[in-house]
Amino acid sequence: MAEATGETVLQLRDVARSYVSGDETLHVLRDISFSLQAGEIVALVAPSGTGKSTLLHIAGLLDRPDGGSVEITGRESGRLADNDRAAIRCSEIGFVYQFHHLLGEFTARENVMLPQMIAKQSRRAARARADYLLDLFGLGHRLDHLPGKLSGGEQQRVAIARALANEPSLLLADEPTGNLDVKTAAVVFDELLRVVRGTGLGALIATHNDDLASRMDRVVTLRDGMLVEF
Ligand SMILES: Nc1ncnc2c1ncn2[C@@H]1O[C@H](COP(=O)(O)OP(=O)(O)OP(=O)(O)O)[C@@H](O)[C@H]1O
Repeated sequence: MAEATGETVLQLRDVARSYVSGDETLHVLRDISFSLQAGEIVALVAPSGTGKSTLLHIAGLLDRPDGGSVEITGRESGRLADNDRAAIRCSEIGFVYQFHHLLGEFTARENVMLPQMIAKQSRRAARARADYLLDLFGLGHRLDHLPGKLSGGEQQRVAIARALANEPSLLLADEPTGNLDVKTAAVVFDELLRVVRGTGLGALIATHNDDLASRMDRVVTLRDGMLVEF
């Protein structure tokens, strides 16, 4: 995991992405350059449909840009094969979505253990880290609960803990509290910021909520396919 030493955890250079449907080409991202350091938490605030999810998917190596480059902790990803990109995703990147996407037949603890098992951690180490992370989010008494038995806020806390399971250098979050009521969203968001600040990783968090955005270190927005400081 990157320490809070100013190491660049995400570097986008001249990233472009368009979608073709029928005769039309939609140039969503035209020329995105962006640098995120370890220990830095950046809000991505932009109107619906301007390309936030597209950008996060490219930064998270879930999608490839049409042009430009994506570096994760100094490693250029463009020429890597899919399995190498998947390995970087597994070890260096945590992703949180608006919806928790937890596996319903596994307990909270098992959901947080899963990425670690995929990363070939021992069962014992994975279990210890899952318990540690869930405890950080005040869920020490919910370890054996299935997601369906948890509240919306608790489910999202488990999803955040899962994203941090493999000690990533980079956290990407797409409206991580967007599905929660305003009060719960504020509480879960505070916990997210507290835990992320404690780890020293770099985070890029898309939100529609200006109040939540103002608690981060920097705010950037998308305008005409470009990323600009707010
Ligand atoms: N697979 C696709 N094929 C065609 N068009 C797409 C595709 N994915 C996204 N788009 C279009 O690209 C634009 C940007 O979409 P994206 O989901 O990145 O926006 P967003 O800023 O995350 O929106 P929201 O805040 O509503 O989630 C939208 O106009 C969308 O319709």
